[in-house]
Amino acid sequence: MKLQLALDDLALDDALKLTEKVQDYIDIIEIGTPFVYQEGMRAVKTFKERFPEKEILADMKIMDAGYYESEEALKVGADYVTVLGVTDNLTIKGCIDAAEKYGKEIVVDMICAPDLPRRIRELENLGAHSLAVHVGTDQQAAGRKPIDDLRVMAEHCKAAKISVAGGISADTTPEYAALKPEVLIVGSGITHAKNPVKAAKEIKKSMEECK
Ligand SMILES: O=C([C@H](O)CO)[C@H](O)[C@H](O)COP(=O)(O)O
Repeated sequence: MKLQLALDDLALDDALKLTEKVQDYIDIIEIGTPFVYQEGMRAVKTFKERFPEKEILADMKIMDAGYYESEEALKVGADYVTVLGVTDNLTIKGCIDAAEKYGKEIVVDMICAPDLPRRIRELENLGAHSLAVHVGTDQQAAGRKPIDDLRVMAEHCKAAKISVAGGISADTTPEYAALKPEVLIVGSGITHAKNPVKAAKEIKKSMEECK
């Protein structure tokens, strides 16, 4: 199980400093969507150069122009690019084709996707590498959590890797890790923690206890 650190609302220098501190516990560094808006592909390139031994995910949340947009991140060093599960299969196929040209992978973000079992089947048939259960920031504010959708994903997903995101913290990691997703994604649970290093260390420890 890998730990993905989502960097969403930090400036580039602060994000680099934070990542330096927690890097021992992190497997994948996510250049979050707000970070992509702020810094563009410069952030992806900078993090790949500074942390060449880590995998980098560009959280582009692509909705159209799948091949073209995913290639923007792949050509500057992204190992994973996200596309939205609610978009057209043509867009998702374009992302998959671009990723495979670079020997990399696509993560399909299932945020707001209706009928998860049906969409999981379709996306696996398309060849999606990973499917991400995701309760977004606005939904979290309304009290939603990703645990039930993770159970549905674990039951129906046969070939793709599973990631999960949505307000996960050191306190809640054990219940998510128990369902054994391939990737646990944590943003504010580390970046907004009083002590980010302690939070990252605790999260990684809980994940290792669930192996
Ligand atoms: O994808 C995300 C969100 O839509 C903002 O772009 C976050 O990176 C993801 O939800 C993880 O962050 P937390 O929910 O704060 O753990």
